[in-house]
Amino acid sequence: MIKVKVPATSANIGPGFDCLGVALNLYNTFYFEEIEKGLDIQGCCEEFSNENNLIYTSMKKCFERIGYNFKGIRIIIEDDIPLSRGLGSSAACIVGGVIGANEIAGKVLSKEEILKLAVEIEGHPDNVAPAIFGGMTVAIQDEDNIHYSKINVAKGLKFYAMIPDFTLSTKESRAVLPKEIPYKDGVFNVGRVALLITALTNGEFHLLKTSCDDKLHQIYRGKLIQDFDRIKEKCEEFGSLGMFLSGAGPTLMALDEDKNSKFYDDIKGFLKTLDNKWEVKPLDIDFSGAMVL
Ligand SMILES: Nc1ncnc2c1ncn2[C@@H]1O[C@H](COP(=O)(O)OP(=O)(O)O)[C@@H](O)[C@H]1O
Ligand SMILES: N[C@@H](CCOP(=O)(O)O)C(=O)O
Repeated sequence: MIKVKVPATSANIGPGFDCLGVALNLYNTFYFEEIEKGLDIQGCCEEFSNENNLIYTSMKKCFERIGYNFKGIRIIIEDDIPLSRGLGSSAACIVGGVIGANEIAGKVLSKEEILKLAVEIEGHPDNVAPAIFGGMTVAIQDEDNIHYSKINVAKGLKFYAMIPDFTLSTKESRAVLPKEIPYKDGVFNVGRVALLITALTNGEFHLLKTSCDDKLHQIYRGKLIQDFDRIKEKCEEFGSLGMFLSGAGPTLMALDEDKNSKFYDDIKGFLKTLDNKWEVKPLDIDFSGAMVL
């Protein structure tokens, strides 16, 4: 059986809407096998145990691209990435499916071709690039190509994913975004995304709070997430370096220095007082990206 492990990803990182993302050490593992006929999916809920399963539809697109006629497919899923929480579960399924199919077909596609196909399926490159390559990445698409670059994040940063018990699909969360934004909001974000990247690479972590600010999506999406503002305030009060909406939400991501464990205890205690259940997961950057094991 072919085993593929794909990391979770946190996209946007504040102002980098649809272009910044980071791979984190939380994983989905997929096992693939070509069988005589049909589709056999194991390890996932009934809702996705059918021909519309995103892992399977992504495999089919890959087989189509390569021109490989498969007989049947078995997929076994071990998923630790929570679904529809803004931690890139869909990107992990797409990347896993495309890589799995490419392995079955004889490793025809290069990593760049895998990236291109996975972005075509996902619709934006910010989760897909770090899911494939690991680390933190900038990724953009023009008409024909995906251009990406890795950001060398200075050591010592910890990610705290605050994950609620409710879901918010990316589709729903994109639907509340405006069609147009004021010019000054564009300028606001350009400066912050540039500052964010230099602050991260230079280890100037005191600049993260300001550079995580954004006017393209968080102000619209924050309203969909109960207690968004209160949690943001508390993260600041407890001394986090910065906070942003992870992907399309509803997970919120706080940044802190990895030597400061007090933030974790403080925010965990506060989240317990809220109406919804929130789990806090301390995470680190995954530097490897998707792996065939
Ligand atoms: N383990 C899984 N098995 C099958 N499909 C999955 C799995 N995880 C995620 N998906 C697919 O990804 C979708 C969630 O994607 P999305 O709303 O973009 O949220 P996320 O922020 O988690 O990527 C699900 O509706 C489902 O189609
Ligand atoms: N740039 C996208 C990122 C979606 O990430 P996900 O992890 O929520 O799927 C967006 O903001 O819509």
